[in-house]
Amino acid sequence: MTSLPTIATVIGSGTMGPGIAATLARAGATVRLYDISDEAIARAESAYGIVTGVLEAVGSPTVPGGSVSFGTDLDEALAGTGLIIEAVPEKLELKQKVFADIEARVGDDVIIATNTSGIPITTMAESMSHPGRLIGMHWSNPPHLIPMIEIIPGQATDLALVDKLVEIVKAFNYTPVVEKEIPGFVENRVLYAILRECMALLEEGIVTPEGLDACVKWGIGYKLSVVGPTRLLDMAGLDIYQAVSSYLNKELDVSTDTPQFIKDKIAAGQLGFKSGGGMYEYGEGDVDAKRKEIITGLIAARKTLSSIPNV
Ligand SMILES: NC(=O)c1ccc[n+]([C@@H]2O[C@H](COP(=O)([O-])OP(=O)(O)OC[C@H]3O[C@@H](n4cnc5c(N)ncnc54)[C@H](O)[C@@H]3O)[C@@H](O)[C@H]2O)c1
Ligand SMILES: Cc1ncc(CO)c(C(=O)O)c1O
Repeated sequence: MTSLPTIATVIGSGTMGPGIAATLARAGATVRLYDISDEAIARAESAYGIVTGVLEAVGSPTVPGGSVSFGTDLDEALAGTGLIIEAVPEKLELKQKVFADIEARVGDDVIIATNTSGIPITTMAESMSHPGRLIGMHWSNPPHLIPMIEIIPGQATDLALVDKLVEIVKAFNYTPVVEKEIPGFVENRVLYAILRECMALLEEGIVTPEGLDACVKWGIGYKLSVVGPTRLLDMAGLDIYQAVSSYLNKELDVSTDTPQFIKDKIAAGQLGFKSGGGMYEYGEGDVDAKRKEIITGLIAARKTLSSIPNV
């Protein structure tokens, strides 16, 4: 008997929503993908075949009977739902408004999971009539490929939800990681510590973007994709870590703001893939080609990593 609710609702059909919906549908759930934007829903509907093709390519197990419906009617999206996953923009007030709209339409027992990247669950729950029902469920992009989800209870979260969500995540063969609440949670704190040092190295001209990507991808990403950081310490030797950290930690970047050169790029409209240029420049067709290369690489890596022992 699966722990996955028969009906699930995903609120927000942007970068994350469609992949979340497809992953749940593949596990047999009837999923309603909802957005306020007709264009967002249309984009998700037209791209659905690509997303399901990726799930097929990584050999994601299929439970028959799953489906995704697409719509802009909230009442329809919430009817009979057992699990709601919120994936609207990272704005506290917007999320709280969405939770209020949801709470007015569903029973007190329906789980509301937020895909926030790091806004404290406790803070978001303060405006809710039933704060115990809100829990953090942080997927990583692309959600239909990265098979790890952070589960973060807030101070008001009904702790029975933690075990329930762990079983739901396992029901679609993802790895749940239960964490204490801290701004940014675990994944983004580690990622943003890495990105902070990377940006400082670029800003100081220590390395080129291409050199940085090659160094981090092969020197760190490749190794950490097989050996996690705590196991790595055993592999390297805690004495080595002590010797190096004793002089290196005080040298690491401790900036508390976004680097100026990044702010300058944003001010110039250079946002990355979404604007045709950011850290790199992209010509006609380059972004689609790069997106395809990234997905192809993630599929190949996922299949290989799934086939080796968890060290
Ligand atoms: N993009 C990522 O890499 C990533 C990864 C993990 C988590 N997240 C988090 O997931 C959430 C969504 O991120 P995203 O990148 O998918 O955002 P996005 O901006 O790509 O998509 C958000 C979608 O929500 C819709 N929306 C806005 N207001 C709404 C409302 N009131 N009701 C329903 N839909 C509404 C928008 O129309 C849009 O389609 C954020 O909290 C973000 O921090 C993002
Ligand atoms: C740069 C960056 N920031 C946040 C997130 C997730 O919350 C991601 C990701 O999931 O990849 C990211 O790349």
